[in-house]
Amino acid sequence: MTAPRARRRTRLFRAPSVAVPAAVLLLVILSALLASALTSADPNRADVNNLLAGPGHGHLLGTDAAGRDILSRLLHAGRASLYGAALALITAAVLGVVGGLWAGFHRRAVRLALTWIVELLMALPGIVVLLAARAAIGPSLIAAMLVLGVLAAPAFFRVVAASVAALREELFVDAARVNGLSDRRILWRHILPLVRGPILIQAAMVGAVAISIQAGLDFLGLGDPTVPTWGTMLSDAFTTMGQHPLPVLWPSLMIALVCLSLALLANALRDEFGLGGRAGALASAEPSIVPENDGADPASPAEPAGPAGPADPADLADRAPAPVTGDPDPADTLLTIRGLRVGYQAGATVRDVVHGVDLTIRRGEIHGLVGESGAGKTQTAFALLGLLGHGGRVTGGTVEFDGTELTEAAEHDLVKLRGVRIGYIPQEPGVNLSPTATVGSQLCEPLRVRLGLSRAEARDRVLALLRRVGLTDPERVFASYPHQISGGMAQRVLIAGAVSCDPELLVADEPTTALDVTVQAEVLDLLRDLQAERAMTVVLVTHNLGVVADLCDRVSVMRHGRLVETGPVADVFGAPRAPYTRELLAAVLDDAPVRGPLDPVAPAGGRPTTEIGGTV
Ligand SMILES: Nc1ncnc2c1ncn2[C@@H]1O[C@H](COP(=O)(O)OP(=O)(O)OP(=O)(O)O)[C@@H](O)[C@H]1O
Repeated sequence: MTAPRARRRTRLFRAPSVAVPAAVLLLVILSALLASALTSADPNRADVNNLLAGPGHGHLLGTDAAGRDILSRLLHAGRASLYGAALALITAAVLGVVGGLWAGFHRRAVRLALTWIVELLMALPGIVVLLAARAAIGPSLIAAMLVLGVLAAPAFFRVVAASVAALREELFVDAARVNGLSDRRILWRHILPLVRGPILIQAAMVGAVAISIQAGLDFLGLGDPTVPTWGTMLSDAFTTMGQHPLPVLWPSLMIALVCLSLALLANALRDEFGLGGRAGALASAEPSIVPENDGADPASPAEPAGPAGPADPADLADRAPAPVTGDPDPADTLLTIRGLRVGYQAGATVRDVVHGVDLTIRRGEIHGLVGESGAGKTQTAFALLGLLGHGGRVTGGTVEFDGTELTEAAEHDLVKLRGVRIGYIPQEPGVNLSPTATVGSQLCEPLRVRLGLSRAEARDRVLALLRRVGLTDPERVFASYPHQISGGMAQRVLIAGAVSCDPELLVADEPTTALDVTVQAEVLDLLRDLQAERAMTVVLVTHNLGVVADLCDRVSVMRHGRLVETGPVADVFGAPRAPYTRELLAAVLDDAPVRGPLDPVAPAGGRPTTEIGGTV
């Protein structure tokens, strides 16, 4: 267990609202488990000479109507009662949580099918089903509690499915996919920890309900009469309650104590975790260990609008054909996109957002994909990564990566490529790291799963990578949670993760947008260095023509989901052929000069960085 997690757990159990009910529950469980050691009396031995005796006379709590020792029966009955409730709880939790994770994470068909089953279960009158099961199977505690568990599973299912459906679209889930992790692993390692709060709350409530229902069934005489439970004790005592009320008190007290403790625990856990899933988990996290302004984004320039437009900007893209200039030798080509179309379901129709893009990416080049907001740059990148958002799909064209056609590849084939041969650096560093795991464990995971490195090897490699991406205290970053590092540090962590398996192709989607200007320049320098030393091919999605001029070998200009112009940066920026490219460049010149030769600017105590030119 990591130190922050251990601290958080200690803090949780120090709160009286958690500590008191937890201690009561523990006492009840221990007294049931140690019943034979705590009392020597046989719980089933009837003493006909000592019926309904009061407390004392060798029987601390007296005897019942059959002369049996009440204390011994109470403690032994706790075993069966708690065991029965635990059985129902575990059955409900396993069915509900697994079903909820599956339904929440997967698409419509699975969700609909599971939701239908759950609604059917909820529509059944529970008590009638339990009575029917009793009639069919007989007085079996195990059978009754298993049936109760199935009936209670929807309580877990609904909470988990709703939380997971909200988390499924989080960017850190996409990032985990790009790192090549399977759905099962993402669910288990990155999503389940975020819904454990609601699961614990639900478990406390279902536990209380299970104890009550089980006692109720036994009280009605529907349980196994040979097994002492608090319900059967209540039933026995009820007949003589008028003259001897004490025997009713003890089992009632135990049931009330357990139910009350569980209910209080559920309330306390609700306060601690909140029901907001990720938000709750983040809100209760440890305070940041870096100053708030360290590398975060307060000064980040707002996303600029498109260029001061021409009188009729509607179809400049259409006026210029999308030329594919100078196709290289196929052996030099790593990625070939032909006629790519991407569409999103909009009601009964599919609305295309990328309209037949052709793109050729050569081995070892840095290729800029530039264009105004909404041009389709990210959708093109996501299409090649197989990461289109909900409702999105490739509606036409091909994407061939080193001879493999990606648009028709099965998910398990894409999983083999992503993270290992194709790396991805996302736009917003903060939300692309899972909030529940340390940086180190997130970076080690793909190395262990995909490359089969041992724990120690993965750790050494990650620490070396963290050092390589310029983090001065890699050990500390390794042990930190994402909320404990700054935005700039998080982006370096993501870059380290993206190159950790030595990918041939790196897709960087606005890797500096969320960072302040100084950090932007450092991150771009880092990208340039990494590309050079690893001979990686990089597709750099950006608004920023200055970044393209600085980093890229070739550039493709997009607008309205179409390719406007493509070619070497010097040609496209030096003698743009498409009117739209000319307007983009003119817009930059209007606002801020596209930079000329780059003057190194040395930040305080850092390596030289460069100024970034205008954006589109
Ligand atoms: N999940 C979605 N559902 C429907 N349409 C979408 C979805 N995501 C993106 N789009 C649409 O796709 C088009 C292209 O979006 P894309 O994100 O590729 O733009 P972009 O060029 O990357 O812009 P930006 O730089 O602002 O991210 C936009 O019109 C956008 O509205």
